[in-house]
This record gives sequence, structure tokens and C-alpha cells, in this order.
Amino acid sequence: MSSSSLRLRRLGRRLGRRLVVVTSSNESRRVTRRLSLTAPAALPPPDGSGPADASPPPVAPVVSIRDTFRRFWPYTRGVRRLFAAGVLLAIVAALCEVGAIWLFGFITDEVLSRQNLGAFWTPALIWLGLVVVAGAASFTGAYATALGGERFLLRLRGEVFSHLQTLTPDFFDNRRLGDLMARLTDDIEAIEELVGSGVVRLLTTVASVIFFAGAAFYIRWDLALVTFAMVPAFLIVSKVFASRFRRVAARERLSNGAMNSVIEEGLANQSLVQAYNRQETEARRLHAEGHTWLLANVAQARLSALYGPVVQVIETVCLLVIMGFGAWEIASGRLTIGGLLAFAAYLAYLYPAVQNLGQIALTVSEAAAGSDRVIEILRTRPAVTDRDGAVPTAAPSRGRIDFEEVGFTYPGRTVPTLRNLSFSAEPGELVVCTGPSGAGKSTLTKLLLRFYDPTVGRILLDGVDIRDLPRRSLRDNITILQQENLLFSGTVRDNIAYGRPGSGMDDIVRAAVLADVHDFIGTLPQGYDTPIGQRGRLISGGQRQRVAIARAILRDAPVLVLDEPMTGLDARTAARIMEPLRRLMSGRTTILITHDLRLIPEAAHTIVLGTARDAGRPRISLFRRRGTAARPL
Ligand SMILES: Nc1ncnc2c1ncn2[C@@H]1O[C@H](COP(=O)(O)OP(=O)(O)OP(=O)(O)O)[C@@H](O)[C@H]1O
Repeated sequence: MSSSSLRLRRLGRRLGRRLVVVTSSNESRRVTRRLSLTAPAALPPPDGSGPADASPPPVAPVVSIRDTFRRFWPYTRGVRRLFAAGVLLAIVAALCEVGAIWLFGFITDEVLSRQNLGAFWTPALIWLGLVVVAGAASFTGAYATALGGERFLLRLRGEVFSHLQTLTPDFFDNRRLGDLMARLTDDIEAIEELVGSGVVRLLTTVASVIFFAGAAFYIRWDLALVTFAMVPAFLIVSKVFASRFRRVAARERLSNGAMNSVIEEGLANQSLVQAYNRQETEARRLHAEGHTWLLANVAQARLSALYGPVVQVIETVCLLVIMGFGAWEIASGRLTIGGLLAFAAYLAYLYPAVQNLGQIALTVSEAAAGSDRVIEILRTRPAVTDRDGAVPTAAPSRGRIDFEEVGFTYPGRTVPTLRNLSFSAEPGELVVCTGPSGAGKSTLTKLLLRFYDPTVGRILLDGVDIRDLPRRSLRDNITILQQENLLFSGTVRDNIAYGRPGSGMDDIVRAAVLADVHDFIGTLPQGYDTPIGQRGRLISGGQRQRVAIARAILRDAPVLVLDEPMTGLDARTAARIMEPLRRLMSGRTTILITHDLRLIPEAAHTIVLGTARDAGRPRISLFRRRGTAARPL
């Protein structure tokens, strides 16, 4: 085999491999990662109005590629210029490559064949110039496309996240957090690959195919026709391998997900694992999942390794065909050696571009599957919305609360959780809500915060039906303190200031003093700037509770809901919290949910809720009034 044909083969192989193998494996990995994460999602009703977020998670609907574009193309506003620049610059780079290959043929004929060094310099310099321009264009184009794609992702992710924040907590109770996270990451990337960089890739690949095929035709149209007959072979091989890649990569993603959950669970529950001496069990679980992952990866590697030689065989057949016909054309004086080499080089660029087209088609249809899952979230309506013309309450409100004949049944349930619940809390008054587990005490809080609306009856704040208030205004008037108070992983100061963003240090310290946590904060290494770890795990339960009380004091809302504030605390810690709690409750309308009847002062109003065992009876079985005076604990 001549050195020029060897060079051609190498050139063809290198280019082909670069454009084909890498793309295939990366794409299929990405695509299958998404497939493996496909999880139950809510199906919108046929009228397209979307499911309410309280519905159970069904399967995501199938959305056509056109609908996907219609839905997400508006998000490219502001970045379309970047995408257009990406396309134009990629086209410039491709044109430069066409020119460079032509010069390669020219140098072969005019310089090498004729051994005329004088004719070398000008084309060599132009070639170099073209390569520099192609490099600069391709760099800038890739940069513009990446920038556009990332901005698109940022906007879409922000939009989906904001929408998720409008959905009631029940939506999240019915979903797997990991699945939602996958939608916010992988699935949104899939949409970008379809609507953003996918479009750029498609246009530039089509342009490349036209340029390289046109150039090959220009050199020898009959030879081009013969060699183009080989194109379907690339497409078939590409398709066969891509589908296998997808299946294998899907297995890899599945086992990767399973392995990650074992790691996540094991690490999250470290104290339980160690306390129960289950380290070996966890290690065995990880090994089992890791082994499945290993098998899937080996299968993937096997396919990748096989793909190269198969493509190489087809390339060699192409090359031999070109050589055979080329030799004949050269012999009959219709083609020069330089022309033949340039022709072969054009094909070396053309074949991968053609394969890329097949790959794009696959990616596009798979990416549409990911976009279904995001559309499904965007279509989900909040179970509770603001009424048109809802007017905010006076800020702050007086804090009078009325439950009037309130009844509530959770979506999908038949037995009501609450029935005929009526009580009033005057401004500053304490109402204690007690009853057995499952009686609906926390449900009452959810209704007050409008996470749900009552099925019957109504709830009033200062005499206004809370359905007539914007939810933001309603919730600004209510502070909730739960059994397990949720803290963030920031500093103590961040966590207290969360109650009222923009609070000054003086206010934060005052709240901490009232919550009896200031002295403790003083013992921390960095005082108020000490990080408190994930969910505040670096401080004790009682300390967490007092930080949460400081946060609630800073928030300074007229209505306070305390949901089992002492649960999980020992008697001494609970006693320590009493005083700050009293200060917090003082002057606020307080609904205290508790099992602990010792907490109930004589003067408080008490609501006792019934349980499901009270078959046939109203859930709210008793409303007792022990007194009328409003008194803190
Ligand atoms: N999101 C939900 N969907 C369906 N049913 C729910 C939901 N949340 C709670 N329930 C049901 O409603 C009933 C009341 O629950 P709730 O949490 O209000 O009880 P609770 O009195 O606060 O109980 P505990 O004292 O144990 O905290 C329970 O039977 C519970 O299973």
C-alpha cells in the first residue's frame, strides 16, 4: 500500500473516530442516563389543563418533538444570537476545512508531483491561514453555543424550580426527591440538547454534509456517486450500534442509580449502621450493586471496542473503491493524484457528518422523552391558588382566627380527616389542640397555611376568608414552629435571619437573647458565624429548637402555630425552652398542638380531635372550653 493511501486511511480513520465513536458513546450515555431516571409522573387531563399536584404520580405523557419545541423555544429568547453565531462560525470553520483540503490536493499535484518547491509557499501560507481561521471560528462558535446553552439551562431550571415552589408540600410527599432532582438536572439538559445546542448541531452538520459532498462532487461527480452508495452502510452500522449502546448504557445508568442509593442511604444513616453493627451488610450491598455496574460497564466497553474495527472495515472498503475508481480515472486523465487525495479527504469528513445526522435523530427523539417529564411538572397546577382580586390583609393582621364548620378530606381519600371543626381564637389568645395520633392536628395547620383548602366550611383571619387573601400575605402573618425544626446548613446568623430577610445584627441578637440562645452562641468558635452543619446537626436538639424560636421571634408574625414543640426533648431541655416559648407566644394568637397535656394551662381553650376509630362519628369529637382568658403557658 502506498504511503499516500496509508496517510489517507489514517486521516479517514482519525477523523471518523473523532466524530463518530466519541459522539456515539457520549450521547448514548447521556440519553440512557435520562431513560434510567424516568420515573412516575402525573398525567395531565385531556383538556391539557394539567393535574392538580395532589394527585398520585402516574406515568409522564408522551409529548411530540414539535410540542417540545413550541413549549421550550421561547426560553431561547436572549440567547438566539449566540446560537446563530455558533451556527455561522461552525459553517465558516467547515468552509475553511473545505478550502484547506483543496489546497492539500493542489500542493500534491503542483508541488509534490512536479517537485516544484517554488509553488509551495503561497498555498502553504493560505492553508495555514485557513487552519488558523477555522480554529478561531470553531473555538468561538463552540464557546458561543456553550454559553447560549448554559444560559438557556439556567433560565429553564430557574423557571421549573420556581414553579415547583408554587406547588403544595403534598406534591413533594407524593414524589421521589431523586426523581425531581433528575428532572431539574438531566431532563433539563436533555431539552437543551434538543432545543438549544441540538439545533446548532443539526444545522452545522447539515451544512457540513452539503459542503463536503458538494466539494467531492465538484472534484469528480461520477466517483462521488459511486462512493456515496456506501453512505447507507455507515448509517446502518451506526443505528445498530446506537440502539445496543442505548440498551447497555440504560443498564449502566440503572445500576449506577442503585449503587448511588446504597451509598447515599449508607452514609446518611451512618449512626444507625454503626449502632446496629451493619457495616458488613452495607458493604455487601454496595459490592452487589457495584458488580452489576461493573458488568454493564464491561458490556459498554466491549461495544465501544467492537465499533471501531467495524467502522474501519467499511472505511477500508470505501477507500479501496475510491482507489480503484480513482486509479481508473487518473489513467483516463480525468483526475489527478492530488484531486484523488482531496476527494478522499472530503469523504473522510463527510462520512462522520452523515453518521452524526443519524445520531442526532436518535438523540432528538430520546431527548424529547426527557422533556416530557419537565413539561409534566410545568403543567401541574398548585392544589391551592390565589383568587383573582385577592387583597392582602392589613400588615400585620390582628391575628383573630375562626374555623367555621371546617371539614377536610385528603385528595384520593374517602374518609374525612376533619369534620365540623369550629373554634375561634381571639387576638393574643392561646388555643391548645390535642388528640390521639392521626386525629388531624397537623392537618389543621396545613389548612391554616393554605397548603390545602377545606372541603367544607371556611377559615377566617380577622374575619376574612383566607381563600380571599393572597397566600403570601396570609403566610406572612403566620409563624410555624414544628416538632423537628428545619434549619439550613448555613451559619447561626443565617438561620435566625431566615425569619426576616435583611434583618440587622442587632435584631438577630435581640431575638437570640429572647430565645435564650445568645449565651450558647457565644460559646461557639465563630459565634453567630459558626456553620451549624447539614440540617443543624452540629448543635443539639434543644439548641436547634431555641435557634428556631429566635427565628420565629424575629419573624414577628401575629399568629403562631406550635406543632409539638417539646417532642423529642428531655424534661430538662423542655423546661429550658418553656421560657423562650412563653416570650414568643406573648401577645400572639397561638395554636399549640400537643399530646402532652401537662403543657395545657387551665385558662386555655382546648380542642380535642377524634380518631379514625371513632367510626361513624365526626372526626372533631369534642370542643371544650376551659376558660376564656388568654394566658401564656
Ligand atoms: N398528604 C396526605 N395524604 C393523605 N392522607 C394524609 C396526608 N397527610 C396526613 N394524612 C392522614 O390524615 C390523618 C391525620 O394526619 P395528621 O398528620 O394531621 O395527624 P396528627 O393528629 O397530626 O398525628 P400525629 O399526632 O401523629 O402527628 C392521618 O390518618 C394521616 O394518615
